[in-house]
Amino acid sequence: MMKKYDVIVIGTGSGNIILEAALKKGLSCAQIERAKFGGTCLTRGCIPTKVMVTAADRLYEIRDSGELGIEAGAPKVNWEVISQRVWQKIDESKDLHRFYLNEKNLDVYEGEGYFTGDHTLKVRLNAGGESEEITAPKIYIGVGGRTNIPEIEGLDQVPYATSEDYFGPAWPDKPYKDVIVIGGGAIGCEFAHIFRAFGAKVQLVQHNVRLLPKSDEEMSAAILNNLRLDGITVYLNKKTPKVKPKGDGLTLTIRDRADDSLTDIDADLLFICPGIIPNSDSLALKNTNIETNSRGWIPTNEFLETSVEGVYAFGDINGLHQFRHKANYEADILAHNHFLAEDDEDRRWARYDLVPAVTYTHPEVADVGLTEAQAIEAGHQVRVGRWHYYETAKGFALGYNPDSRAKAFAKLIVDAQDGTLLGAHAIGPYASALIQPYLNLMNAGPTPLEAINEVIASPETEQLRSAGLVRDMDPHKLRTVRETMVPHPSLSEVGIWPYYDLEAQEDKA
Ligand SMILES: Cc1cc2nc3c(=O)[nH]c(=O)nc-3n(C[C@H](O)[C@H](O)[C@H](O)COP(=O)(O)OP(=O)(O)OC[C@H]3O[C@@H](n4cnc5c(N)ncnc54)[C@H](O)[C@@H]3O)c2cc1C
Ligand SMILES: NC(=O)c1ccc[n+]([C@@H]2O[C@H](COP(=O)([O-])OP(=O)(O)OC[C@H]3O[C@@H](n4cnc5c(N)ncnc54)[C@H](O)[C@@H]3O)[C@@H](O)[C@H]2O)c1
Repeated sequence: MMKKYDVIVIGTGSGNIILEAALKKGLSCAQIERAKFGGTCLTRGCIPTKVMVTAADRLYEIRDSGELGIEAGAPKVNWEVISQRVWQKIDESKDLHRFYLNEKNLDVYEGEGYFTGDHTLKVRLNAGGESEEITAPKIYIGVGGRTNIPEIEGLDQVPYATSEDYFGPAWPDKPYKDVIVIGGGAIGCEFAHIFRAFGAKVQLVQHNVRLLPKSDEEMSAAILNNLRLDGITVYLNKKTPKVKPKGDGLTLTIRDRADDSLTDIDADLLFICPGIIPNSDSLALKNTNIETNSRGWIPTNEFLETSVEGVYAFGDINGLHQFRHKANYEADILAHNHFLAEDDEDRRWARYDLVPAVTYTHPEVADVGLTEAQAIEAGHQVRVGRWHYYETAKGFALGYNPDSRAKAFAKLIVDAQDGTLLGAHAIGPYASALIQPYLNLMNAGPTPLEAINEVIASPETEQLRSAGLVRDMDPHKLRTVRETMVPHPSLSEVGIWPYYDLEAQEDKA
């Protein structure tokens, strides 16, 4: 027996946006989730980390408030309150789960979905056994990724944690005291900040020659300076070949990638965040014609199509810019095109040249558009403008002055010939809010449809590609604001999200 639906959504992260649009249209839907409802962002990613980063930032603001004339004394960490606030957010997952169980037209499958054919799936149920076979003309894959545990000799003999088990079974009953963070990307830098602010000795080991290698080089140099100022020891350009137990803790051997020299460093625990791998291995894609690339990500085109017609992939699993706002943007495009758009002219397509990235360290690092090096590599003659926080009255008010050791500035990259904005970058308090106006501006204007992954194209997409479509992203229209990504979870959301209220008012009218 085969159960038929209009829509199947695998994964309850950004997939919920698609599901809700389909349900609103009265379609029959199946939802598949093997773990906590809400996906990575709510249950083990953006949200719990930002609850902690904000507390860590506040601690530093209090520590530094003497410079502003406020004597606050030494701040103390109340781990019980922090834990309660972190888990209050994670546990919203339970409300989400209940909400979906009560939805009409929706069957919730709790377990691991896998394909038995191009449009057929079964679910290995968490409660035991397997579901019947299910099918739908439209299947949406939003299964995300997980920590890529590196091969380090002896790792299985020492205490280590990942973000998944930290916000799970390994949640500590008090802050860490002594930790080595492996990986200097967004997760590594944010957790290093959190652990350090809450009192730990923190050593951060990064494989690359810089922290946040996808950021503008000046931002990487500035965050390195700022993390070191806060007392974090950072090792760059290092391999991590082996680790061994030492008492209750461990000794990690790091190898310099330039001169092969070896150094041993000790800690209580390793915190591992060297990037993520795709969850596509759970989907039995060998039973389908859905292609993956050499690393297991599922490539998609500008309409989020996969190599099988009627099967779409979005969010982390397509391997492009792994951020919640990018996943939401893609899910929004699918929801719009499949359940709201009235004709081809009204279709949206994905572009990836304006994906903002914000790392919520102390202070934030924010990037959008080309870095200076990328702009030069792309053949632009560039002009670069910089402005330091200390050069503004508010920057001074926040405590910055020309002698400040902490770096805080904004940087704009423009084409020297025609003044086109190419990139905007900032490091400093609320840096995410500083880049948002540039994001909106760069997102405005006529946007031609550009083919992404040319080989992936249903007949419908081929027809759309040949139509020479252009979207007019008028800088004066709310639609342009609506279709611009906003870094998640940044303060800019407060300014941009009133469009949800406007939409709700339109719905009611
Ligand atoms: C520590 C951390 C901090 C982060 N901070 C930020 C941040 O500040 N800002 C930001 O923009 N991004 C951040 N991210 C990244 C962000 O969380 C992801 O980009 C985003 O959640 C991806 O959403 P998604 O819908 O693609 O996948 P997910 O939210 O990962 O959802 C996928 C879901 O699919 C489920 N699943 C997987 N396989 C199967 C299967 N076979 N059957 C059924 N279910 C399955 C999983 O259980 C999961 O719930 C952070 C990530 C981490 C780890
Ligand atoms: N604020 C945010 O938006 C935010 C926060 C956290 C995570 N995320 C997303 O989650 C995903 C995962 O984050 P991430 O920081 O783990 O990945 P990442 O790929 O951004 O960074 C991982 C870093 O680890 C280094 N590395 C790899 N192997 C190593 C090893 N063996 N030893 C030492 N260093 C090693 C790499 O050089 C790389 O710079 C990213 O795609 C990121 O965009 C976003």
